[in-house]
Amino acid sequence: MSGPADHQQTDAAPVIVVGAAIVRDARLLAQQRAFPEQLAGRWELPGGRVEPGESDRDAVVRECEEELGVRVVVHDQVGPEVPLRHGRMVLRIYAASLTEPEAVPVAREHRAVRWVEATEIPELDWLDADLALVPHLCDLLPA
Ligand SMILES: Nc1nc2c([nH]c(=O)n2[C@H]2C[C@H](O)[C@@H](COP(=O)(O)OP(=O)(O)OP(=O)(O)O)O2)c(=O)[nH]1
Repeated sequence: MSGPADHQQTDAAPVIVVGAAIVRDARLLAQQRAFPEQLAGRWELPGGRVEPGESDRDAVVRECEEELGVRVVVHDQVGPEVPLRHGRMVLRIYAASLTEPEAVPVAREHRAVRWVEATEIPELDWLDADLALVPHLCDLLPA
């Protein structure tokens, strides 16, 4: 059986949010949210919701173009998938690199972007869900 209900969100099909762990020169790109008000000032990885019919990797590429104005190559998933909003959404992070290594990511929708070293990653005020991923993000970079 198929029908319009197939496209609606159900408990069995959480919305997928993807994030990009972009690494260059032993640094990770983090970005600081500008909105909504309760999240403004906190740090996250570039990304967003996977659209219907879109692969995780295609969503990572699209979001990096929209948010940062750069093209990325997407690599392996980093760390575990993290539940958001009581399991109605899940966050998956993928390692990524810039297609053009000298490209300059620009904060189009965020307050700031910043390249951080391994020792700085735990010091940022990450979104709650990202805290579980911090050790895995550190592992991407040389100590
Ligand atoms: N992009 C991103 N979103 C994250 C991270 N950690 C985390 O909890 N989230 C949450 C915040 C939001 O509830 C949701 C994605 O929001 P978003 O605003 O980035 O995604 P989007 O552009 O597709 O959203 P929208 O405009 O359709 O509302 O995932 C992260 O590291 N990166």
